[in-house]
Amino acid sequence: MSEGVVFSEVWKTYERELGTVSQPALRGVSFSVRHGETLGLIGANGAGKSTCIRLLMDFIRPDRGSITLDGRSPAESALRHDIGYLPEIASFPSSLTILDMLRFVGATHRLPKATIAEQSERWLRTLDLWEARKRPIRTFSKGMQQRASFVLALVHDPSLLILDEPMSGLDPIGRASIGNLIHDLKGQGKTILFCTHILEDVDRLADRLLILHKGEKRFEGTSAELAATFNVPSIVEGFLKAIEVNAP
Ligand SMILES: Nc1ncnc2c1ncn2[C@@H]1O[C@H](COP(=O)(O)OP(=O)(O)OP(=O)(O)O)[C@@H](O)[C@H]1O
Repeated sequence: MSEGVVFSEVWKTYERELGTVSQPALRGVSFSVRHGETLGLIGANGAGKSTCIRLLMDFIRPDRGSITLDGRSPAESALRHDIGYLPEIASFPSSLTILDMLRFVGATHRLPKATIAEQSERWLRTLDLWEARKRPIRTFSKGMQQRASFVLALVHDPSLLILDEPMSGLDPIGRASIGNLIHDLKGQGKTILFCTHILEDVDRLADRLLILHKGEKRFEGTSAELAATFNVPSIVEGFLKAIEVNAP
């Protein structure tokens, strides 16, 4: 089987809005996420991180280049059942409980009712939401909502997880809890692509990192390779050097 996620020379420009000139959001970006690997995608605001995720989820299509998941196009609907997606901003229908949502999401993945019940209990207990399972999600704190989003992304036991800013807006306890979860999911052999602005999280959780800047790939490799490439002691300094190199 070919390797997990492969971006090959991907270009994407969003449609121009009236009176504006669109710059490409991605300029010939190539990278891969191998099976069982965790790749941390980092870059300043507007670097193109969410664009990569939207392309992988087939919310948008590339102008040029190719994207494959195990050799298949993201447009293949059957792939949905093998992907767990955590959006940057979760939005839940206001009156529903997490159990309602799990039944709905489980049904869209065509899981048998018994599997939905079993997987829901497993993940709600793991993420400390079991006691809150019958409360409307709108009454959840930000940290609880983020954990609820994770439960929804995991209920169908996907092998690939695509996580858009999984720690954003969380307090240190919430960050630690999600960090431990990602660490455990890595241990279970999941393939994980996550984007973040929190460089310590990448250092701790990612096997390799990808640095984007203004739609260009500036670095792909391990944090040790980043340090060696730029002759710096930390990922923060490496990141800053990487986005300076060839800067216009
Ligand atoms: N729907 C859109 N229409 C027009 N331009 C867009 C759209 N979405 C993103 N862009 C532009 O594409 C570029 C890349 O944006 P993208 O959201 O991928 O960056 P990002 O790295 O995820 O940024 P952030 O860290 O701020 O979320 C930016 O210049 C942005 O303004």
